[in-house]
Amino acid sequence: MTTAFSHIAIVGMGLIGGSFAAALKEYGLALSITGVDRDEATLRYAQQCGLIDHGLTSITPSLAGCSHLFVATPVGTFAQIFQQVAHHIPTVKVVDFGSVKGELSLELHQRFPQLDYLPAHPIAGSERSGIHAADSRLFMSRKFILTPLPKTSPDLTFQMQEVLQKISAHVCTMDPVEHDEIFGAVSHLPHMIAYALVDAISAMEKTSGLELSRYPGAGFRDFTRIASSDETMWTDIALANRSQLLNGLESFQNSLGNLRSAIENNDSESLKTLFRDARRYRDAIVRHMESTHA
Ligand SMILES: NC(=O)c1ccc[n+]([C@@H]2O[C@H](COP(=O)([O-])OP(=O)(O)OC[C@H]3O[C@@H](n4cnc5c(N)ncnc54)[C@H](O)[C@@H]3O)[C@@H](O)[C@H]2O)c1
Ligand SMILES: O=C(O)C(=O)C[C@]1(C(=O)O)C=C[C@@H](O)C=C1
Repeated sequence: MTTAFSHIAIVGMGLIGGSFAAALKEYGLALSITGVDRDEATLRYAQQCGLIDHGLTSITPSLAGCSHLFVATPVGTFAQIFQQVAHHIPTVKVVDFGSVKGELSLELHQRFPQLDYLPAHPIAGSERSGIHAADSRLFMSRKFILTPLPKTSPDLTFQMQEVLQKISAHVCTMDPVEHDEIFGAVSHLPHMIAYALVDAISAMEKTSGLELSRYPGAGFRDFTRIASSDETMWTDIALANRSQLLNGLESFQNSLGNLRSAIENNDSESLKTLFRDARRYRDAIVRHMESTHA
């Protein structure tokens, strides 16, 4: 079995699709890459930079020579894309890079049983989007989750593991439902809170008449960086991982309620305990991330 790809296609040549193409090119892991994107300027730029060899604005039978197709569009587009793949190129192996797995990937697996399909999720990215943000080193030392399904061929999982290791990603395998519980808490919830915080400050600026937006320092910038992320991507994630996010929001509301009561009651002991415990938990997480270069 060979571990490098011959002819592959990537649907969605933005931050993630473009970075994957760039990594495959840099490490010499694909003979030819066809980029599929609805945006012609994106395809032109990707071809000029040498990230892809061919560009297409839709999935057509001309992709029949591809062994693998990687899906890196917002998760709300997956059902339609899988339908086109199943119709035009049913023998291609499909890997998606969406931020939600769980119910979404199980539904795709059931709806399109003819496809050899592996759900995957790079825990790497940024608030930037589009092909101009693509970076061949994006996945280096980052976790890359694989959630194989009952009919995913062991060969496909094995081949992805090998390729991801070659681009220096740290591969972890887990159950797709567990994936959504975990990333609903540690990735999707923080994004919702960052958006909500900025929305609250914007509303406070309007009602107070104070120019709040002129005065933030590094604390605001650090906390809210992820609120500059793409709205289509995050709308799709919020709805595709709805039940886990609703659990997370409830838990966050409880913590906020505890904080609020402590402030209302001038309860310095409770405040100090909450801040100290949160600081210790956060510091331990960051120490672990730094020790694994994640
Ligand atoms: N941005 C991150 O930090 C991050 C990290 C891990 C996974 N992901 C996941 O990766 C996927 C892509 O995210 P991104 O940040 O690269 O987005 P992006 O906005 O940078 O790129 C998406 C690309 O897909 C194209 N596109 C959109 N709909 C299409 C369609 N129906 N057909 C063809 N092309 C289409 C767009 O033109 C764009 O070029 C999403 O599913 C996201 O959840 C993102
Ligand atoms: O670094 C960022 O800006 C990110 O939001 C990346 C991040 C995350 O860590 O939450 C966001 C969504 C992805 O699915 C994976 C990674």
